[in-house]
Amino acid sequence: MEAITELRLTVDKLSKQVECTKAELHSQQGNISRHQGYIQSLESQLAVAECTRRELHNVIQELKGNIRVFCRLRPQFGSSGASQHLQVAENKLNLDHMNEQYGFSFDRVFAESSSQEAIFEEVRGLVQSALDGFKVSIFAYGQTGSGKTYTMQGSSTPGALGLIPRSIQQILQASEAMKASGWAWTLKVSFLEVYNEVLRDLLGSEGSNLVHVIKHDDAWGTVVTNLTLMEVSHMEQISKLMETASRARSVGATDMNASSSRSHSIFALYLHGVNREQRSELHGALHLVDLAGSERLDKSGSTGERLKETQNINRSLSSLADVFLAKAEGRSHIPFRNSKLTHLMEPCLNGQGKTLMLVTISPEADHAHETLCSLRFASQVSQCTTGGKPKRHLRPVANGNASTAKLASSRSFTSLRHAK
Ligand SMILES: Nc1ncnc2c1ncn2[C@@H]1O[C@H](COP(=O)(O)OP(=O)(O)OP(=O)(O)O)[C@@H](O)[C@H]1O
Repeated sequence: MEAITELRLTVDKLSKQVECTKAELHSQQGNISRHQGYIQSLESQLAVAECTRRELHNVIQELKGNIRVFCRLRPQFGSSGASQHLQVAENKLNLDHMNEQYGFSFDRVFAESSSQEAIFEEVRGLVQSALDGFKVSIFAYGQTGSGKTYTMQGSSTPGALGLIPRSIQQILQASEAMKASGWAWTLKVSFLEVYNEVLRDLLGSEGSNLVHVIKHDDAWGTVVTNLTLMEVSHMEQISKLMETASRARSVGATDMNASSSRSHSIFALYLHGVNREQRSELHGALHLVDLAGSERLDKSGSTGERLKETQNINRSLSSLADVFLAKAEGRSHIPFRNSKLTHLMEPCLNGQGKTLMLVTISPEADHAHETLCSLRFASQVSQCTTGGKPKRHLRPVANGNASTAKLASSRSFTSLRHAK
């Protein structure tokens, strides 16, 4: 009997302990969910703060009139290891080359692991400002094979879309959303290349030998005569258009990269918005420029036609560098007319537009010298100002009628079905 009573007491004691532990567990679970809620709220505060930081940084840059510079390091082919001679920390990059150490800092430095989405997140605001009536340009500069085309165009693999399709997607969505406040948009696209100092329409009919002349225009910035313009309203049109352009793009082989792009390609999106209720009209433009590879003559192994191409590429890239140098030194004459590339991009670089230079670099140690040249160029660009405050092209609409500022003189395609 005594033993049973003792056992009962033990059971009671253990039951109480179980109850206590249950209560403790319940209270700890409550604490965990409170902490999880707290973490979530901290994470969303962090996201808002990051957004504000980005916006404020952009405002500061705009007030200073600076050209923004980002640097992106390509991953190593067939290796997951980090490169030994390049170290990325925050927005700084250190390069070891021939026993010397070189340090650079830019507005953003993207390490090998950075995704296409992360890059786009940083340029989203800039792209949006084309819808606010600004002339925006984004240049990709770097050695052959360093990732310019990947960054700009990317591929259709999930997550690998580049800046061009992501920008269009954002603009199409935002312009659709603006309909609710009375804005009606017309979006037109052109795609051209500068090859051996000659302009070529990448969306034009095959074999066309129309001559293209660069003209500057108050509403649009740059207008090129006889250029095909495609009106776009949905994403499927963009992929067709990119296919047409990539077929037409001049691609040659050099010793450095078997499918090296030997021309500068300029994808332009012209945005025309009219709001009859507000009696106003906007003209914005977005230029996404994939520059030809910046390799040196001696390393590219070029002869004959290839040598001529490389010389022309080097000439136009050095004209671009001269423009930035003249700006950095605050000279009154800026040599925009020394190459087709700088002539075309003048309205974006003359102080009224917003510019971003995206410098891509290769991680391989045997490209360290080219990497150093690219980083020096990027550093020079980051020190120069565009020389003015970006100008928004917003106009009142007289009697509710939009202006008829013309983009191209004769060939204006309104549907992709016309493209060949
Ligand atoms: N960030 C990246 N992640 C994964 N692959 C990349 C990345 N950057 C570049 N690549 C790959 O590296 C190769 C070379 O890149 P890409 O063609 O973009 O170089 P490029 O600088 O445009 O060269 P070129 O001057 O010859 O046009 C491609 O196969 C591309 O898919």
